[in-house]
Amino acid sequence: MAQSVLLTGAAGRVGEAILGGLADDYEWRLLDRDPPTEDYPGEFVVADITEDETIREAMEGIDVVLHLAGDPRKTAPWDSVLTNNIDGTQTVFEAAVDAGVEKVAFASSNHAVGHYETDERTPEMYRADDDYLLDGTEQPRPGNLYGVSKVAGEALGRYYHDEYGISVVNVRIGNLTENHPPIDYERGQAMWLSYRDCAHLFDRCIQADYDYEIVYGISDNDRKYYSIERAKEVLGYEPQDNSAAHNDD
Ligand SMILES: NC(=O)C1=CN([C@@H]2O[C@H](COP(=O)(O)OP(=O)(O)OC[C@H]3O[C@@H](n4cnc5c(N)ncnc54)[C@H](O)[C@@H]3O)[C@@H](O)[C@H]2O)C=CC1
Ligand SMILES: O=C1O[C@H](COP(=O)(O)O)[C@@H](O)[C@H](O)[C@H]1O
Repeated sequence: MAQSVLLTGAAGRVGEAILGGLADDYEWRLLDRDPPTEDYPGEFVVADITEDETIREAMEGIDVVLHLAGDPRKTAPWDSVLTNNIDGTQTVFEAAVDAGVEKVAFASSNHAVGHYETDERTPEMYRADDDYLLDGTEQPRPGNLYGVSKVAGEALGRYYHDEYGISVVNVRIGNLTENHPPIDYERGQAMWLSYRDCAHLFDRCIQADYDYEIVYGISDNDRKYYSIERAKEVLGYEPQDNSAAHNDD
C-alpha cells in the first residue's frame, strides 16, 4: 500500500513542484491555510499550522510529513517568522511525534547559511571554476531573520529526533524556478533547483532511511557552492538538471 504523506504548504510553489512529479505515487493529505484553487490529489485540509488541535487531526494515519508551510520571504519580519516558521514548525513536530509519524522532511533554506557569502568570497564563489563548497556540516550562518527561523526549524528537528527518535531531514532548498534557472543572477544559477529535481529529491526524502540529516537541495549545476554529495549518499538523490545547460537559452 502507498505511504500516507502529509504535505504542509501544499498550495505553494514547492508544493506544486512536488505534486507535479509525485501526485500519483502516494496517499496525499494536503494542508495549507489557503484553500486550493485547482484540482489536487487526495484530501485537502485548510488550516494554519499553528492550530494545534487541527494539526494533530491532520497527522492521524500519516507515515511521512513534508513540512513546507511557512513564510518564505527573505525580508519577512520577525513576528511572521516567529509565528509561521518557528511556532508552526514546533506544532508540526510535536503532533508528528505524538502521532507516531516515521519521518519529517523540513523545507530549510539557503538563507540558513547566507552569511558565508562574504564580500571576499563573492561573486567568485558563484562560478564554476571556484571550488568553495558548503556541505551541511558547517555551522549555520543565517543571512536574515528568515534564515534564523530556518536554523530554528533545523534545531527543532534535531531536538525531536534526539528526544523521540523520529527521522528528520532538513533540505536547504536553493532557488526553485520552473523550466529555466534564474536569468542574469549568478547566485540563483548556482543554487538552482529545477521542478523535476525538487520532486525527485522529496521523493527520496519519503523513501530513504536516515536518522538526522542536513542536505542541500539544488540541481547538479556546474556552478555550485553547495555540495549535493550528502543528498546523493544518504537519500539516493540523482538530479537530472544543471543550470549550465540553459546558458544559451
Ligand atoms: N521556493 C524556493 O526557492 C524556496 C523555498 N523554501 C522554503 O520552502 C517552503 C515553501 O516555499 P514556497 O513554496 O516557495 O512558498 P509559497 O509561499 O509559494 O508557499 C508556502 C505555502 O505555505 C502556506 N503557509 C504559510 N504559512 C502558513 C501557516 N501558518 N499555516 C498554513 N499554511 C501556511 C502558504 O499559504 C503557501 O501556500 C517554505 O518553507 C520556504 O521557506 C526554501 C528555500 C527556497
Ligand atoms: O529561501 C528562499 O530562497 C530562495 C532563493 O533566495 P534568493 O535570495 O536567491 O531569492 C527564494 O527565492 C525563496 O523565496 C526563499 O523562500
